[in-house]
Amino acid sequence: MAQVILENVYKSFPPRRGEVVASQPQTPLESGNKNDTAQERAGSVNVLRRINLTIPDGEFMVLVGPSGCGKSTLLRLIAGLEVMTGGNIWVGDRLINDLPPKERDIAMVFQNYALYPHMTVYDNIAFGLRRREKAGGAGEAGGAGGEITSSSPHLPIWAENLLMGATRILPKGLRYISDKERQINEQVRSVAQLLQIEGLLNRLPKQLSGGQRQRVALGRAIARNPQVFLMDEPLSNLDAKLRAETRSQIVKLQRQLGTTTIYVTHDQTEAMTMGDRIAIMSEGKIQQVASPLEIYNRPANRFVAEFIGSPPMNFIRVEFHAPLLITNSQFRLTLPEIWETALQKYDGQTLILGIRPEHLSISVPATKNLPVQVDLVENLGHDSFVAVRLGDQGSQITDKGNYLQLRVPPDRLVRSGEQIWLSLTPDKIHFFDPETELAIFPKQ
Ligand SMILES: Nc1ncnc2c1ncn2[C@@H]1O[C@H](COP(=O)(O)OP(=O)(O)OP(=O)(O)O)[C@@H](O)[C@H]1O
Repeated sequence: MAQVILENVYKSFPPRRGEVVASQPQTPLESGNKNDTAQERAGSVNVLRRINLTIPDGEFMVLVGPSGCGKSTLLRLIAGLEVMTGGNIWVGDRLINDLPPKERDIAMVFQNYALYPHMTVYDNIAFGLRRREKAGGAGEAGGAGGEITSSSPHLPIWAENLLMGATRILPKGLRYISDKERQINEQVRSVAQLLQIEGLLNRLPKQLSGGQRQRVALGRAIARNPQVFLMDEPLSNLDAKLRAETRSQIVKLQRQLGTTTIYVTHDQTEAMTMGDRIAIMSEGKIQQVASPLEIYNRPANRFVAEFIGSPPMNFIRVEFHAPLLITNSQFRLTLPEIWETALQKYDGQTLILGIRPEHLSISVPATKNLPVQVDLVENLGHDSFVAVRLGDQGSQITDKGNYLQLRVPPDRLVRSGEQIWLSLTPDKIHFFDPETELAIFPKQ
């Protein structure tokens, strides 16, 4: 087990042949950094920009962000499957920048399982252990090292065994088992027991369901007892029910094993339910690192506020004239004193008010309530999602055509076309700067 430190990690890819890359804006920090290379200056695609992140020993860290934000690339850099353009990666007290995957003592689990199709479940799990023995006990990037590094063509099991002296040629039907092989056998069986796949050890991957395959892939990583697990969207190929089951199984296993884990997903439910902490990424940068609740309650900026939460947070442009908040419709809200102080320097200016759908409720007509018209009602059984339109047709005060979303209890019946009034739960309101989009209140 070990702490992982990412220090100014930078990655750029050269443009693909025939691809024209628009020059990407750089922050002053980026443009002045000594790690910039000729490649970056030549218009390469900057996929990761100065990532700094410390993952303490034993933590379950989730990297989450929209497609293309660089999550998998970051994981592959840690595994050693891509080369960094700049920066440092530490695992414990080892700087691993230049170590090949098999020497990093990291095991990676992939979305597509990456099992050897011609090997049984037993041999798939034992594979990394046998290779480690063969390599004289050095760490090995497990699932990652074996099948991804092209440097090691795979040998049939009997040849693997022969090479490491595990099996001697004996009269037909008899097999000599070395102490090492016996140890491997114990490890494979204990992992199989942990994952409840003992009954599957003699099957081939094609004889397994998706969920079973993913458990075998996990088993292969766990058996090696690495310092760090990397998991790249391991649940994406599973159906919703199996996904939820496997999700909690992975969390339990991680707690049991205490292995530092970095888990990539674009699914916010996975991020919120699995991570000790979440790092939210966008366009190659980390936007916020915090516990799931902290992220939900105190998003650092508008991107984070919108990315976490379903349906997403609503944003309304408001004028602030202390102590009043005014939208362009007939809505006026008198601010409690605590906000007045926090918003003091924005007096007379426009602000972005953020409110989550679950913090808007249907109320009675009143000037402090927001008049809206119901557009669409989606009943989910446990709640209904209701899309409403702000009454003011003349001006756009939300980015979504003056639409807002709210969640209401299923017994609160509303119909499309109906006029209703909304009240906002005052202590759940967020404010963002309209220029920088950073949170003004509440702050981190
Ligand atoms: N080998 C490569 N050459 C050039 N560009 C690449 C290469 N690998 C990834 N990229 C680009 O880097 C960006 C980040 O890709 P990455 O796979 O890390 O994103 P991601 O956040 O994991 O996305 P997803 O959730 O869709 O898997 C993308 O724009 C992708 O096109």
